Amino acid sequence: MEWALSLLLNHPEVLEKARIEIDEHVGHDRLMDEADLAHLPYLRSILNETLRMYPPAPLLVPHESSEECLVGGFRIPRGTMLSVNMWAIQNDPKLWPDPRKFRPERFDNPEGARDGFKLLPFGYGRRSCPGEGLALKVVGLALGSLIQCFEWQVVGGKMVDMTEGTGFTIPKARPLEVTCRPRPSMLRHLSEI
Ligand code: HEM
Repeated sequence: MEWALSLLLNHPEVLEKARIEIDEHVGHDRLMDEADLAHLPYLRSILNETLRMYPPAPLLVPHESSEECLVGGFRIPRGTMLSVNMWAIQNDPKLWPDPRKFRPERFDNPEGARDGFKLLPFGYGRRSCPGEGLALKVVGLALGSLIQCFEWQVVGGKMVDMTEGTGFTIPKARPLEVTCRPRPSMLRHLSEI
């Protein structure tokens, strides 16, 4: 959420496009709900692009080979601890043009399952994340509602500092500081919550 909001603040044209999509589909007469997510493809592309650039588990979780096997031509003995560098795959310039540029439009026409198996922030296979569906709904609904209901501004009008901190889950080096103001058109609904 923090990375997504930071990226949107540094790319006001993307934030505006997401707001227009929500306004056109949901309008101002109600708050968005879970059922709207299926009709908000641009919001989903923003989530995909954020999870591509800043995967919360950049090395997935360690796996162990239960049998000897070959991976990409390398012999892996039984019992080897394996880590998948998903950050490197999702930011590989051979797979993604200008990988450090925030461009949700790259997901306009996904290449089938998992975008050609280049986008795997939840891992893949039998030990992939069982919370994927829940996470995408919760984050989509939370981010979409924040866009629908509030106007966002960076404190001091500066660009958000996107430096990555250290740690297993790519935290931000400096926490995001923003001011938000309710959109006048949504005030009535917000006061009823
Ligand atoms: C944006 C949110 C989330 C991300 C990016 C994420 C990502 C991941 C990743 C990368 C793995 C390891 C997959 C692998 O190594 O192949 C994993 C495992 C797991 N996740 Fe998530 N996750 C998220 C949210 C959740 C939620 C909401 C739940 C539970 C409600 C959850 C429960 C689990 C569990 C139980 C595992 C271990 C599965 C196993 O080892 O069989 N995750 N997650």
